[in-house]
Order: sequence, then structure tokens, then C-alpha cells
Amino acid sequence: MIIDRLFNEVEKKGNVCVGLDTHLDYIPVNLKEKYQDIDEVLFEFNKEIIDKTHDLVPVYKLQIAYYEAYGIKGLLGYKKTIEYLRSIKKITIGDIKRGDISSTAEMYAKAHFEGEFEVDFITLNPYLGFDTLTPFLKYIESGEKGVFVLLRTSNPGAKDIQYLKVSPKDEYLYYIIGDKLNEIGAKYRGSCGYSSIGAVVGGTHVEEAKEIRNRYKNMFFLIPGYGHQGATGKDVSLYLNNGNGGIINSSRGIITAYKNYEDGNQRFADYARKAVLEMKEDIDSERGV
Ligand SMILES: O=C(O)c1cc(=O)[nH]c(=O)n1[C@@H]1O[C@H](COP(=O)(O)O)[C@@H](O)[C@H]1O
Repeated sequence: MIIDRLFNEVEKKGNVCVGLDTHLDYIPVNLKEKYQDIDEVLFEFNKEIIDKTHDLVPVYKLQIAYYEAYGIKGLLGYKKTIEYLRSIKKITIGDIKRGDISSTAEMYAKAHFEGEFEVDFITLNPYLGFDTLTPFLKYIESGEKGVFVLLRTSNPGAKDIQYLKVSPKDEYLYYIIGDKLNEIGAKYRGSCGYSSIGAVVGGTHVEEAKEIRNRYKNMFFLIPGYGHQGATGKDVSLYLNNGNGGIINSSRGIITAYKNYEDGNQRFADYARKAVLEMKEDIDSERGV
């Protein structure tokens, strides 16, 4: 199952997920001048970073908005990047955060679990209801695919809706979502004990971290918020379980790290590697393995 593959990769390479949220402003001018088309610029930047980091990390996440924003050429850059990652056997997450009625969700599943944009995992937004997850289940059942469903996000506005207290137990809304995902996910557990239906839990809020980890023992977490949004190795480690059970995403903190150095424009991928190594060290010193 895909979740066993991810678990095993985390055992070997640690928890860092490189976020390829590639804004054109993040790309050094010298690289932009070298290529004519946006798809080439996006891909070549991503490829250099991938080539310098793939031995250190288990997984890459691409937030699709950064590619959609540049139209068809942008999406071509997305496609080329995921194809490259898959060709070198890296696990890919398409951060698409979709959620819609089931007939439409069926097409989202087809769009991102098959064809030109095929990835191993996608992110989903459950706020239209749990029936929106159904079209993805046949792919998860095949063992090849997995999802990370938004549970409690990293942004300050997470408190506006996700923290509303709801009946019958007067608990935060995100626990209602978590309990249901846990129930649906039980059918899709791999031999590692985790389900291919995972959850997104922002590392920026730590108050309930232990409770969330203990309540959802079989749920694998995608944990964003490290670095630019303020979460530290100590914060995100609270969501891990014996050093596994979660991957920690950093996007700007890795791909724009070069901007802090005088020779960064020429060596952006070296500085991405350095940022990954520092992040790994920070997490490894806290995760208790
Ligand atoms: O689903 C996500 O990945 C996600 C959920 C969340 O709660 N917060 C969050 O920041 N993200 C994504 O994680 C990435 C964070 O980027 P950086 O803040 O640059 O590391 C972006 O791609 C966000 O869209």
C-alpha cells in the first residue's frame, strides 16, 4: 500500500517533505533568463532542487495554485515535475485541496489519480461532507493511492470554523471530522498500522497536539507550518509517533533559502539542500528516535 511505502521511506530518510510551491519570484533571474517558456523555468528550478535533495527526503508536495496561476504553461511545469519525481521513484503529493459533490469529485479523482497529473497522494477539503470522499475510495482500495484530508489547518483563521464547539459532545468541529476519517480509514490500513486516509494537521498550533496524536493513533499526518509560518522542530515532533506517522512540509523555508546568501543565485539548490539538512537536524533532535 502507498502508506507503507511512505512509512518505510520515512524510516529511512526522516520526515521532511519538500514543498515545491514555485512562484516565479522565487526563481533566480539568471535561471529565468536561460529558458524561454514558463514551464521550462518552473521545471528546471524544481529539477535542480530535487536533484540536490532527493537522497535526504521521503516525499515532495506541489501546491497546484503556484502552477495554475501561470496558466497552461504553468500546469505543464507541474506535470513535468511530477513526472520527473515519479521517474526517480519519489513519492508525490498533489496539494489540490478539492472537495465537491460526488459526480464532480469523481472527475477530480480521475484528474489527479490518473492521466497527466497523476500523483500518489492528494489533499482534500472535507467541509462539503463525507460523501465527497467516496469517489476517491476505489483508488485508495487499489492500494496505489492515498489522501490527506484537512483536519486542523496551520493558518490563524483555523480558529474561525474548525474550533467551533459542536454537539453532541460539545467538542471542536475538527474532532468530528477526525473521528469520521478514522472510522472510514480503518478499512485502508497498511501493514505499518497507518491508514492511506491521512489528515492535515498544522504544526503551528501545539495546544492539542498530544491529544490529536493519541486520539488518532492509526492516522498518518501531513504537518505543514514549519519555518515560514513559525512552527519549530519541537512543535511538529509532538505530532509524530516514535519518529514516524507524519511528514513535515516546508516550502518557502527550503526553496527560497538561497536568498539569504550572497552567492545564492548561482547556488540556490545547494542552499535548499542545506535548509533540508538543518530542518532534519532540528526535527531529529526532537523526535525521539
Ligand atoms: O494542506 C497543506 O499542505 C496546508 C495545510 C495547512 O493547514 N497549511 C498549509 O500551509 N498548507 C500548505 O503547506 C504549504 C506551506 O508553505 P510554507 O509556509 O511556505 O512552508 C503551502 O503549500 C500551504 O498551502
